[in-house]
Amino acid sequence: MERFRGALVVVKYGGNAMIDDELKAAFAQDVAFLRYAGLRPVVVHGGGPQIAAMLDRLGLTSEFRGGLRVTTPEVMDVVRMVLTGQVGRELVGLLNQHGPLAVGLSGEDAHLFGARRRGTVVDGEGVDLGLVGDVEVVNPAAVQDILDAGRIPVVSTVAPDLDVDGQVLNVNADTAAGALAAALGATKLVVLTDVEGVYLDYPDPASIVSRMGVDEAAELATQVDAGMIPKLEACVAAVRGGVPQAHMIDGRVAHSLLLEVFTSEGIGTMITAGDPGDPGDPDGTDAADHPTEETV
Ligand SMILES: Nc1ncnc2c1ncn2[C@@H]1O[C@H](COP(=O)(O)OP(=O)(O)O)[C@@H](O)[C@H]1O
Ligand SMILES: CC(=O)N[C@@H](CCC(=O)OP(=O)(O)O)C(=O)O
Repeated sequence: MERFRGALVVVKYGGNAMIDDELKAAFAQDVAFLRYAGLRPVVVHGGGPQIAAMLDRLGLTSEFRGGLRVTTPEVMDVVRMVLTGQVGRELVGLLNQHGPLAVGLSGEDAHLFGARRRGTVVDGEGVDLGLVGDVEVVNPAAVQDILDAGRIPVVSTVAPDLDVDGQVLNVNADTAAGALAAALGATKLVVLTDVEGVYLDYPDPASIVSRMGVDEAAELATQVDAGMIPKLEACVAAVRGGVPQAHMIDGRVAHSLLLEVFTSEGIGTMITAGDPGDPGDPDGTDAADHPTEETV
């Protein structure tokens, strides 16, 4: 345990790994355990399925283009309400069953995130995604304050528009988590998802990768299907931003987070700055792949 003391771990939780009640409770237990074990976990959450369910209840629809939700002002209201007011609150509640640990905040709080609108290209054509942005500025001071108080920040990824006062933008939670991990100088980023890890040739089980270099991950991000693109991009941005390790792990497996952090083999796919097998860990299984003392 001494080895992990103080390690700052950003955990992206969301999507389909987040809809089962038992898995949610196990996730909260794991994050609380990390805190009690002396690490400094930060949770960044999504909530795509919950947004979809609420839109459905309200008789609204939205479409995805290039893996991003086309966001009208009406849809933006629902995104903000669901992410910050529902999903974030629920996670904070689950974590606080283990003690007075979690404090929720959104990208709107204390200038945490600043975003700019983005479009995307689908089949060679530019698509207007509406109120969708990319995080361009991260001011992690508010998250740091919560960590310094010994608590667990739980971040929802709604972000103020840097160009239009009072406007908020819908940002993909994976990419926001990658940007936050880099800004915080995290020891590692762990992205929970609904597959075992990254496949070179999805869904061929033989093609799952346990470790890859950041350049290979960036290249793969241009070839995979929509959902995996922002996850790989987030890991690449984090590693290129100085985070030593980014991991993609299976959120459908109860306690996968603890398996990743505390077992020497880890699970899922690990992305690092070096090429696979490089440097100083030829077999890729050394326990030193896992968090060492935090230097902050
Ligand atoms: N190369 C790949 N490796 C792993 N998963 C992939 C790959 N290409 C596409 N996918 C798909 O990406 C999905 C994960 O993205 P998504 O469903 O958006 O995740 P989440 O719901 O966890 O946010 C997987 O369920 C899988 O269907
Ligand atoms: C722009 C965009 O697509 N935003 C996402 C934000 C939530 C998210 O990313 O949730 P998951 O992590 O659960 O997928 C959305 O509206 O669904």
